[in-house]
Amino acid sequence: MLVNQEKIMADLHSKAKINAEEEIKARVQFLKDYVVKSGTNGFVLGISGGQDSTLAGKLTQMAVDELNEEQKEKTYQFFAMRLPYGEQLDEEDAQAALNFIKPSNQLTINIKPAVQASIASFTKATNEQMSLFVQGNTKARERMKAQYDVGAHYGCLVVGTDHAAEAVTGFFTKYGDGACDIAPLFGLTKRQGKELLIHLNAPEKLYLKAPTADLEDDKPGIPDEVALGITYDQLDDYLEGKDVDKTIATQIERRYKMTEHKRNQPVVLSDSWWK
Ligand SMILES: Nc1ncnc2c1ncn2[C@@H]1O[C@H](COP(=O)(O)OP(=O)(O)OC[C@H]2O[C@@H]([n+]3cccc(C(=O)O)c3)[C@H](O)[C@@H]2O)[C@@H](O)[C@H]1O
Ligand SMILES: Nc1ncnc2c1ncn2[C@@H]1O[C@H](COP(=O)(O)OP(=O)(O)OP(=O)(O)O)[C@@H](O)[C@H]1O
Ligand SMILES: [Mg+2]
Repeated sequence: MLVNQEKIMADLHSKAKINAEEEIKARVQFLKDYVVKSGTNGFVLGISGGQDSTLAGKLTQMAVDELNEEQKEKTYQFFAMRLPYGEQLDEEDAQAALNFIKPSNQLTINIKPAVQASIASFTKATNEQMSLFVQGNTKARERMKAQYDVGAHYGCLVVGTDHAAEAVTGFFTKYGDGACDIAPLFGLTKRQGKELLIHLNAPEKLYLKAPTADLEDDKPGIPDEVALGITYDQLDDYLEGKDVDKTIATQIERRYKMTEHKRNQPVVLSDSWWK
């Protein structure tokens, strides 16, 4: 598979420039149209206190509020979920995000007991220790499971926070935070997401803080940029069609190719994207 900046931009639907107001309107309308068409009752999303879930959560609540104002046949709901692993270091930010979003419903599930039970079962079965890296992905998959439990119970769709700057490097857990029913941020770069939050008057600290997956026990709050070895500015420049250093472009394209399987359905006999 040959890739270059133009092809990646086309695959991920990233744009050189956006109009924040138009993007917000279109993405809220998309959430409204899809939930109505699906016949479901609303949405579920984990709110971490980071930039992406603050933005996706706000757009989701805006969609629910508009639908409930426009029609009275049913009341659509948004279940904003806190999913800490024990105690969360930046819990204050998560509360600030909830305060900004003002979701119609809030639920908390501490994922630590379930994650620890999984790790203990793994060790019992294999006699091996699960690495802290794999444990991190287990946390993300446990969060996915908790959101699908709530979604299935209340007849709601699970919202995802994937966007172009995350998709391009495959920096998400396959079937963890990568799993969802609807992804309203698709196509945006990280700085464009920031632009939308500024337009929505979000608290500054929620979009100025360093993005983190915060999954590995031995690296609490490690910035994504350190884990990746590429900055969001570099990823965003590439995705917005700007000139980037050749070494960086090659690095991005290598990661893009390596993680192609994460942006596709499970590979089947008739597929050719992997050849
Ligand atoms: N070529 C291939 N074709 C089909 N499937 C392939 C494959 N290679 C691996 N796989 C499968 O994929 C699995 C590996 O994928 P995966 O489990 O995702 O694991 P992996 O990609 O190794 O790790 C996930 C990365 O995303 C980061 N992350 C996760 C969650 C959230 C965030 C965030 O920014 O918030 C970041 C995390 O820190 C880590 O660096 C393998 O175990 C295997 O099952
Ligand atoms: N502690 C948590 N509580 C609830 N949801 C979480 C938690 N950690 C991660 N998630 C979910 O997993 C998604 C992926 O995490 P990710 O770190 O990419 O996004 P973020 O934390 O919202 O933003 P940022 O990239 O700026 O840190 C989040 O958007 C959120 O839906
Ligand atoms: Mg985060």
